[in-house]
Amino acid sequence: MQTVLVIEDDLGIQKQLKWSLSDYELIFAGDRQQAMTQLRRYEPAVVTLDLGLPPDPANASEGLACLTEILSAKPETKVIVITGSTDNSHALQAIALGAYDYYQKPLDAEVLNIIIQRAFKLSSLESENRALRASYQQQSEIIGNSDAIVKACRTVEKIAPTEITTLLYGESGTGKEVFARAIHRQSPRLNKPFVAINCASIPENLLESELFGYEKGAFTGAVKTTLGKIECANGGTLLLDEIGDMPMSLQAKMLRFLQERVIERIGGRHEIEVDVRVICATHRDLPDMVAQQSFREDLYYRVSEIVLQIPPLRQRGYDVILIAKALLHRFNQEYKTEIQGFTDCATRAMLSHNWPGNIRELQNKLKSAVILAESKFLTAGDLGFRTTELNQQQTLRQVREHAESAAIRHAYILANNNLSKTADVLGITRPTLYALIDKYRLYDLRQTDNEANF
Ligand SMILES: Nc1ncnc2c1ncn2[C@@H]1O[C@H](COP(=O)(O)OP(=O)(O)OP(=O)(O)O)[C@@H](O)[C@H]1O
Repeated sequence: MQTVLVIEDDLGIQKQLKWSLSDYELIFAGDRQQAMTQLRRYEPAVVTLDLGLPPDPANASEGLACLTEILSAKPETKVIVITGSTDNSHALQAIALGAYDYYQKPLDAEVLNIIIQRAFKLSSLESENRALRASYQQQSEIIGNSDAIVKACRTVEKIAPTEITTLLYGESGTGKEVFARAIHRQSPRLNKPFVAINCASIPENLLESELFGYEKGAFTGAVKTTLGKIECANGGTLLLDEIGDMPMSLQAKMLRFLQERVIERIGGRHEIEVDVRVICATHRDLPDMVAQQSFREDLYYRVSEIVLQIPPLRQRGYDVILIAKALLHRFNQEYKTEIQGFTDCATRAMLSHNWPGNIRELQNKLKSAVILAESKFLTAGDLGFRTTELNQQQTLRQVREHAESAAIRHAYILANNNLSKTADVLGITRPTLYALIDKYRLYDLRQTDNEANF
């Protein structure tokens, strides 16, 4: 039974309402304070509110104050105000404050029931809408608020509404496909298909038919006409993942499709127009491949109208912990576990790890840790970090070296990948920091130094 909160100080009217609204479970409140208590306790979707409440029953001031308080505590509540007077100025004031509807006494059970029924209908539609929006955000969410990721997300917002062909550059497991989906979802094509094909995982002789499709009888085994991924993406977005692995033999055909937006199925005799937005992704150095003549220069310029660098996880600072927490929540649900978080040592280990496999590596580590963990907080050992330094006696030199290199990585993250600032954070000079980087072979820090890249 749906619950309605009735805010009414007149016991006679309360009784009358009980009879009139017998399809609902009614909760009563006689003044503003009781109303707020009941609202918090029962969280009703619909409230009826008599504007003439004590201590000012002859006027609407207390009723209007109650309305404001309800809507600031639970803005989604549908409040139907009930006025005694024939003057509807108070009712209009209430609507201006956000009341859903108003109703003038004397009571007509039929009319009031219809108003309440409509209020419930709207409330359930709105809550469905909120749930959909939340699940949509959850799916498309690119977790993180490091400078690097915020910058990349801003670029996504700018390019999504355009038709520009985008090239996503990033190491394996950085989330290139996640970014491609985010572009699609934020584009006008969001309700059309998103089709992804990985050019590296399909044998060369099959890739052409996977992409372009084929006519019946085009080759032995072609028993019926089959659409390729490009046609399947018609109206929507096509992600060509690992474009750097596309064989030379196919690159010319791909170029033609990108330039003219027409394709020909294998064995086909006519051109088919397609309306597809193309996003490409790769971890390879395409300009270098162009120089080596293993990737066509004209195709390179065609696919890289805009280039978006997806930062590796080690450059995202504290994001690693945010992503780890989100993944932990997901795996807890998936494996029905109740792990509550990470030990300090595990957090430090995650912050100082180099993450060569990026988010996919983090995912794998967490998944097995969640399944195998013995306690409510995941330890560095659970996450597969070597715990020799924790469990076995080390020499003082080993301990110092490990602590030094972890401290350098940590400071580098705090300093937003800037080596000058890292030196400041550590209280050492820049040349000393360089010497330590060489000593501990932390070469990736030099490559990704913010300052050096300017
Ligand atoms: N910001 C993020 N938050 C949570 N999970 C993420 C995030 N980015 C990526 N992932 C997850 O990490 C995994 C790897 O992402 P994805 O497949 O998009 O990477 P990729 O760069 O395309 O990898 P590859 O180059 O190997 O194809 C996926 O399971 C994805 O859901």
